[in-house]
Amino acid sequence: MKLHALTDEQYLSWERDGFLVMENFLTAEEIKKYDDGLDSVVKLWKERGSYNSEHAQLANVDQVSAIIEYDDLFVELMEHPRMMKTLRDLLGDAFVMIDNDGLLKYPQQKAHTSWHRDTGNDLYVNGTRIPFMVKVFYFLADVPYDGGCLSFLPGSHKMRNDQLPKVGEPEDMPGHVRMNVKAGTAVAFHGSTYHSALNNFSSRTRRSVIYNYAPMFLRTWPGYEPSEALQAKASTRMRQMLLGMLPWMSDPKAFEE
Ligand SMILES: O=C(O)CCC(=O)C(=O)O
Ligand SMILES: [Fe+2]
Repeated sequence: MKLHALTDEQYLSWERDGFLVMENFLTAEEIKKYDDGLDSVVKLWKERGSYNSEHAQLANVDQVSAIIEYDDLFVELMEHPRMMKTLRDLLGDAFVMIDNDGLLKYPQQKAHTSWHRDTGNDLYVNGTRIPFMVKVFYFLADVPYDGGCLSFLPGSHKMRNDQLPKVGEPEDMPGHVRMNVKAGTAVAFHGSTYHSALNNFSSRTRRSVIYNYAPMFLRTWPGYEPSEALQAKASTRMRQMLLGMLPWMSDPKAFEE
């Protein structure tokens, strides 16, 4: 298989674990730009009444659903060139963005999810299993070990629903791996990977921006459909593809601009 961004080792660890941690993915300049942008967007979101899609209600966090509608900075991050090549390795030549959020998890807040997989659906194309979706987290500040980490059960994307352990507190999951990562780290995970947010016992706010990508025949989640204004401004094939505006099953040209 020809890889466009990942090393063989990264691809094998993705296959084995169902998630991939990419340290130093963003430069210091990018971290600052997007982190400042996140603060401005959250302020604007509050001024507009903290509206969220009814399909996007997480407890114990500030969740700006459809963050790309608030600031073009987050449209730009949606199509980060190296991440697009990475997703090409994970999803193939054509994919769409199906949801996107800014997420602030404040100190001393309970976990905002329990253990779950985002989808129980398996998808096969030409006999090969491909992810139903790949979710990407960008962490814009360091996340301490007890700072409400996104956590995974490695290899769980290959487990049946009835094999997935149930626990009381999210920290009790045997064998879980925490994303206590440095600012600038990007994490991608398979839609079937068992994951949870943990409790934030620390004094730090977890600051993340999330994009969910899926094969092009999936539709954008309700509440995340790109506005007409955003579509009208989408002049590149990459952006049109991500916003679900292109009919093609495969468009390698989108990666050439
Ligand atoms: O924010 C987290 O740590 C987990 C949220 C989650 O379950 C998700 O984005 O699918
Ligand atoms: Fe989830």
